[in-house]
Amino acid sequence: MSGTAKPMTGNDPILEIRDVDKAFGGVQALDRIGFALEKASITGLIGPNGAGKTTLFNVITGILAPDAGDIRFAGQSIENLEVHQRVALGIARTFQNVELFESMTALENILVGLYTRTRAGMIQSMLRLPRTRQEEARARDQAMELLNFVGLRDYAGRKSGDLPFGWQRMLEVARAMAAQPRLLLLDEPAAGLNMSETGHLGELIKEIRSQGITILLVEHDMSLTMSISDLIVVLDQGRKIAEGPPRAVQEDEAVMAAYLGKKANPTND
Ligand SMILES: Nc1ncnc2c1ncn2[C@@H]1O[C@H](COP(=O)(O)OP(=O)(O)OP(=O)(O)O)[C@@H](O)[C@H]1O
Repeated sequence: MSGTAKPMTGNDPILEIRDVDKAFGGVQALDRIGFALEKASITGLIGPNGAGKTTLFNVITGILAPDAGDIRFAGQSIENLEVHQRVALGIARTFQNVELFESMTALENILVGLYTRTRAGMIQSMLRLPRTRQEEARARDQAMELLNFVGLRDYAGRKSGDLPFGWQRMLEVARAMAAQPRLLLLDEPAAGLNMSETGHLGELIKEIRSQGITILLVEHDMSLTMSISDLIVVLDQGRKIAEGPPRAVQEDEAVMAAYLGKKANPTND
């Protein structure tokens, strides 16, 4: 597990993706992908449909094992760790299709999130085993703070399934934050949001960065992605075709060609 730390200039990376390969039958979904995420930064991971973005998320979170390569988190390889062990280290995510406990209230969803860092805590929270009143009160306070952070304080008692879709997305972000992540993976968080909700989401993501949390964002809304990201990584057909600051990537010919080929331009939206 120790390995040799790569000497870095500037901020140490929290996540290093090294030469990762993943194939599904004859499809090379990831082809020697490598890049690093600096601490407290926002990286936008973009690319046309089928580029490999979701596959990379699944490799980072441990849902899929790569065929080759390594993922290092805070300086150590996480290759052999299970999903829940990666969560315990501080890797949290949201899902493309919101995955909340619909019959639970907004508050209860956050309370579950607060205990996902330990397996025992997760099971305990699911079974609602009694804990001390003090602990219960502290957890509720923390959960309310998180609801407040995403603007849902007044809806704590509402069933999450009854909330408008845009609010469910915010609730999912709050639940992921409840796990106190060091790295937050956001999978198309703006999908289904209107313009004002998207604006609110962008502010929220920047606020999360200012708390020292690193963000990897997969998002089809290019104006959001380009306006909040420090770094953009572009995948196309499993290969990394560009990496750099938003403006440089928007002007990159290979990127434009990849998007034009798919009838969507990264400078549009
Ligand atoms: N479980 C799987 N079995 C077979 N092929 C898969 C599987 N998952 C992904 N693929 C293929 O791998 C490639 C990359 O898919 P992936 O979902 O990672 O792309 P993406 O960039 O997330 O696309 P989108 O923007 O459409 O979500 C595609 O060709 C896809 O069809």
